[in-house]
Amino acid sequence: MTALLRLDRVACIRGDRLLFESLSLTLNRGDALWLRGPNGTGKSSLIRVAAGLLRAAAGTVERYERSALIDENAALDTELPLRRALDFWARIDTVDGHSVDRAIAEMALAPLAEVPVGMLSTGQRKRAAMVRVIASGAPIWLLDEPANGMDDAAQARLVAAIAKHRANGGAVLLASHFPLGLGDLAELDLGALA
Ligand SMILES: Nc1ncnc2c1ncn2[C@@H]1O[C@H](COP(=O)(O)OP(=O)(O)OP(=O)(O)O)[C@@H](O)[C@H]1O
Repeated sequence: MTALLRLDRVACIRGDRLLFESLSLTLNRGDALWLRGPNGTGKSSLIRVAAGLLRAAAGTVERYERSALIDENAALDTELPLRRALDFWARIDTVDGHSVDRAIAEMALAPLAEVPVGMLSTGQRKRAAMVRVIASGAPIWLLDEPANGMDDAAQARLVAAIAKHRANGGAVLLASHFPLGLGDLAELDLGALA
């Protein structure tokens, strides 16, 4: 088994509150780990620590491959048509147009390619954010509430994309209030650590 992401005895403090400590986890190729727990227990914070966007107060975070993140911050330029906004990130992620095409098809967004991102609905924007994650080719997916606002069809596409990613040797860290119907899913209840 090849580790893609390893957190060892990590602690996270936000404001003056200790959210969790001594938290260790390993994501190997093909793994999916569901972070669950009540509001405010630190699911989003843990995703950000894993992404390297938030410093752990203690412990170590090791990423052995590239990671791609989806969270509540809209990464796509709202002024640009969807396709151009995705192409902007494709250049930064150094992936070609075919990868973007395939990811757009996977999230069924081709009919909206020319629509400005700012005019997309909440669920459509989440699908667009997933296109960027899929197209990036990053083996580690860090998904914070990726299904928020998605209808049943979009959720089914998300679940299929995650299954394909795992089958191809990727791994997923998922923060969500629901397991999304993913199979073979390990779970970590941050509420139980409090
Ligand atoms: N920038 C910040 N500064 C200080 N405290 C913060 C900051 N961001 C979040 N917090 C606090 O950290 C705690 C954990 O927040 P976090 O968003 O990680 O929880 P969560 O489990 O993802 O919650 P939810 O289920 O509501 O999404 C909360 O008490 C929150 O108020």
